[in-house]
Amino acid sequence: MTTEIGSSLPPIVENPRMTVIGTGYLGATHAICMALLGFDVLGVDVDSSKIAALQSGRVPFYEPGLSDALSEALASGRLRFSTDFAEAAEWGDVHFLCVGTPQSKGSDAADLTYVDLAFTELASRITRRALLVGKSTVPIGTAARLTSLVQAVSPAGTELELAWNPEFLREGYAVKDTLHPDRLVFGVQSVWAERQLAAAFRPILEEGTPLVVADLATAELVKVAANSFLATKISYINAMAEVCEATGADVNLLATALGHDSRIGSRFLKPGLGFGGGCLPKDIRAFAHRADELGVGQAVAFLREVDSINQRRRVRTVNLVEELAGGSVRGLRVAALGAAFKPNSDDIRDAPALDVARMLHEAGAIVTVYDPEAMENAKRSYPELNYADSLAQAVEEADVVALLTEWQEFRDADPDDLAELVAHRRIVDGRHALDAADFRAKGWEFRALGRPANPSTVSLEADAREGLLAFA
Ligand SMILES: NC(=O)C1=CN([C@@H]2O[C@H](COP(=O)(O)OP(=O)(O)OC[C@H]3O[C@@H](n4cnc5c(N)ncnc54)[C@H](O)[C@@H]3O)[C@@H](O)[C@H]2O)C=CC1
Ligand SMILES: O=C(O)[C@H]1O[C@H](OP(=O)(O)OP(=O)(O)OC[C@H]2O[C@@H](n3ccc(=O)[nH]c3=O)[C@H](O)[C@@H]2O)[C@H](O)[C@@H](O)[C@@H]1O
Repeated sequence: MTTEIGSSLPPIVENPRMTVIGTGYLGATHAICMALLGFDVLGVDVDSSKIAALQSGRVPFYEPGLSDALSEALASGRLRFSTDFAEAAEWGDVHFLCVGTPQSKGSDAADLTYVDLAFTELASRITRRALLVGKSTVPIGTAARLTSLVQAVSPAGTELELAWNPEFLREGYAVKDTLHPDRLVFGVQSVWAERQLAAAFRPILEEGTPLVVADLATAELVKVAANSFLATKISYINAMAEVCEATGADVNLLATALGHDSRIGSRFLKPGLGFGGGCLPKDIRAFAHRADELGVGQAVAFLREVDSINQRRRVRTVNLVEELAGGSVRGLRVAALGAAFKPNSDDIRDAPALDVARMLHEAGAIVTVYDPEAMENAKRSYPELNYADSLAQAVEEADVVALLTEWQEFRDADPDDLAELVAHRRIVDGRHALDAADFRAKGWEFRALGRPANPSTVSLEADAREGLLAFA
């Protein structure tokens, strides 16, 4: 069904047929959720094995709730997958482009090869009115450049328009964040595009979700500014952890006290090993790089320090293992608990945990990794490390245990049970996930980033009083 809005605007498709180009973490989630919201959706990817998996009802990565959501969407008959761009071009009213924008090799810039290819491949085949909506995270100015590119390649007379709709979902909460986002941002070039996008997001907007309608550049900037803010908040508390380490202060108590100020807030103020993943690290680097190109590099120069603080936490974690070992880690058996960049994900892109495991291995330690979900990905990328099938197997005969990703299974581990398995009761808590007082009471040498090696009774009692606060 279409609606005419005045004579000057082209018709809006009220219930648009959607394609999602690029069905990775973002695209697969988006396609599945849009089908759950009642739209007919076609997911397209160049990776035929990914498409085959999704079409057969298997999510090719770990994301809580997504597997059930895929089954439901496929059963509804509203979702299907294909590798065929021509089919997508012919069928879709609104096309969401969700391909990767990784860091370029040898540079901080975003690699836009996949974005350019996806837009070109699609636009060159479309012969009807359609809206192309970029969702990937891109440097400011990309959408304007793509607008010209799309015009150049699309068949004569085709009415194509380009918009940008940045995505803010978190892995581990992808379904919830997609269906119930904090806000929607539409970067548009016309009232028609705004209204067509509003039709595509009607069920979400009807829930009262805040909407910001902006120009293309602002929409692109919102995304990198948001990720930069989050990264800065994490590095801020980790910078304070460095100061704590030099003074004997306790960063956990500091973060708790700061977080109680509602102007600061406790979310994303959790100190520890710092941020990783396929987005925050590469996005702050690409933003700083793009700002340099635009002549405003100084305005975001602090992002390079945010990155450095983050990298230093990884080195400091290795140092804590060395300190517990009394110096060198050569020949030391280290149980590395965690590989994913965060819990409830199997994503190991720029994972702090694996970076620490790699550094320890390179320094001569015998590192055994265990992660509840990321083992296959870790083995593929770091074949030089040892892998265990369980937490118990990983810690067996360990000289030092290092908790690097705060999976619930590790949080729940009982210090007495672990003590039965390890060679020495020494543990580094890289994520402030464990009850330090409990471990110490049970005979463990316990070290955590930004916390004193020998805490005062004040710290210990405060720990017990506050419990382990949730910051994220
Ligand atoms: N992973 C996340 O939680 C979020 C990611 N983003 C952004 O979304 C974008 C995608 O990220 P992810 O989904 O994590 O990446 P990903 O690497 O998991 O998925 C990208 C997909 O695009 C496909 N692809 C590459 N070239 C293609 C082409 N020419 N045509 C069709 N498909 C193609 C790949 O085969 C892959 O399946 C990035 O810009 C990222 O920064 C934004 C918000 C959240
Ligand atoms: O652009 C993206 O792809 C996404 O990047 C992040 O989401 P994500 O990377 O999935 O995960 P986060 O929950 O943000 O965690 C990122 C990293 O920061 C670390 N972190 C997070 C919070 C905190 O307080 N301390 C901390 O060290 C986590 O361990 C993890 O390594 C943003 O939170 C999303 O809004 C955004 O859409």
